Amino acid sequence: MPLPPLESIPASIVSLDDYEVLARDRVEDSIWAYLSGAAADEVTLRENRAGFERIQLLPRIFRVLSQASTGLTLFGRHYAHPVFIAPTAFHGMFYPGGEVVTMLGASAMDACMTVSTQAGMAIEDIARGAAVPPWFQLYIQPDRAFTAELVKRVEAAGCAALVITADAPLHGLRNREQRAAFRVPPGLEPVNLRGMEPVPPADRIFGSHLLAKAPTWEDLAWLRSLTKLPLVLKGVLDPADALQAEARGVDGIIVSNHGGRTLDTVPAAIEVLPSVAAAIGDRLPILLDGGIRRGTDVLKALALGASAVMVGRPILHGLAAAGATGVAHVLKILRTELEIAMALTGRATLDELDPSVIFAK
Ligand SMILES: Cc1cc2nc3c(=O)[nH]c(=O)nc-3n(C[C@H](O)[C@H](O)[C@H](O)COP(=O)(O)O)c2cc1C
Ligand SMILES: CCCCCCC(=O)C(=O)O
Repeated sequence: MPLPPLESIPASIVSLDDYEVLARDRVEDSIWAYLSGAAADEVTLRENRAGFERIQLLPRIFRVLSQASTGLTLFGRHYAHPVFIAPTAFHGMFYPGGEVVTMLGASAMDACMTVSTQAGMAIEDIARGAAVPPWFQLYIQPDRAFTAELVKRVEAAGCAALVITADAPLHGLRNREQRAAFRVPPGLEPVNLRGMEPVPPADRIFGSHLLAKAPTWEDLAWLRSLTKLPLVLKGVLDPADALQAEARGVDGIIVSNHGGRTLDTVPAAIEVLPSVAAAIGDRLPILLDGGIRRGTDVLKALALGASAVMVGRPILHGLAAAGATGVAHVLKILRTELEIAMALTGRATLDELDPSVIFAK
C-alpha cells in the first residue's frame, strides 16, 4: 500500500496539538471520549503534561554537532530514533484499515510500533507490513493456556519484544467514557483473542470472578520460562516494583501510568522516572510514556533516565486525521523537534542526554 505524500497535509499542521484539533472533527463523540479521556477526574492526565512543562532546559553552546544522531540500540536491535508507538486498542475506530494503516505510517518513519492485545487485526497481518519488527503488548488473560498460545503466535509473527501491561488488572474508572456511553463499535473485536472464553460482566468487583485470575509476579516467572523474547514490563511507577521486576528477569521497564487511564491521582510518569532510574541504574533499559507531545519532552525523558519514549494518543490523532500519512507526519514532527532540541542544547547523541541538560532551580 503506497503512503500518500506528506505534502498532502495542510502546511498549517505543524505540531502534535494541531493534529488533535484536526482529529476532533473526524471522530464521533463517544469514541473521542474513549480516546481523549482518562480515569475519574483526569488529574493524572493533566499532570502528565504539567510534569513536562515544569521542567526547564539548560543549553550548552558551541558544542560539536557534526556527527549528530538519534540512533540507539535496544535489546540488541538498532533503532533510528527513540520515538516508539505505545500500544492502543482498536485502531479501526479511528481509520478504516486500522492497525495495518498505522503500521504503514510507522514504517515510513522507521518507528517501532507496539501492537495491543486489543488490536482489531491479526498480529500476523500487522507484522507482515512492518519495516521495523513490532513489539506486542500482552494483557495476561484469565485463561493462561490461551495466553501461552498467543505468546507463541506473537513470536512466530516476528515480533521483537513482549510488553506486559501490569497496571490494569481491571479497566480504570472512566467517567468520561461512561457519560458518553462509549461502546466498541459493531464489527470490531479483539481478533487475537478469538477462541478464548469471554469474561462475563459482574455486578461487583471484590468477591466476583473479576480479580480471581489477576496476574501476579508468578506469572512473570512463567512468561520468562515460556519465551526468549525480551520481556518489557509496562506500568511501573514504584522503584520497589522496578527492582522486583529486575529480580524476576525482565529485560526492560516502561514507566507509565497508562496515560492517566487506570488509577487517577498517581503522579506524572516524568516525575517518577528519576526515582526508578536511580534504582535500576544502567542495568536495564527504561522507557517512558504519558504526555509526550514535543521533542523537548522526549529530550527531558531521555535526560532523566529513559532510553526511549512511547507515544499513545497523538498517533491516533494522526491516524484519524490523515491515515498512514498522519501517523508518519506525527512521528516526523516529533523526531524533527527532538533533533532541534538536541542541537539547541548542544547534545549530539542520545548518550549525551543526562541530568546536566535539566535546569536545577
Ligand atoms: C485509546 C487508548 C487505548 C489504549 N490501549 C491500551 C492497550 O490496549 N494496552 C496498553 O497497555 N495500553 C493502552 N493504552 C495506554 C497507552 O499504551 C499509553 O500508556 C498512553 O496512551 C500514553 O500516554 P499518551 O496518550 O499521553 O501518550 C491506551 C491508551 C489510549 C489513549
Ligand atoms: C475498548 C476496550 C478497551 C481495552 C483496554 C484498552 C486499554 O488499555 C485502554 O487504556 O483503553
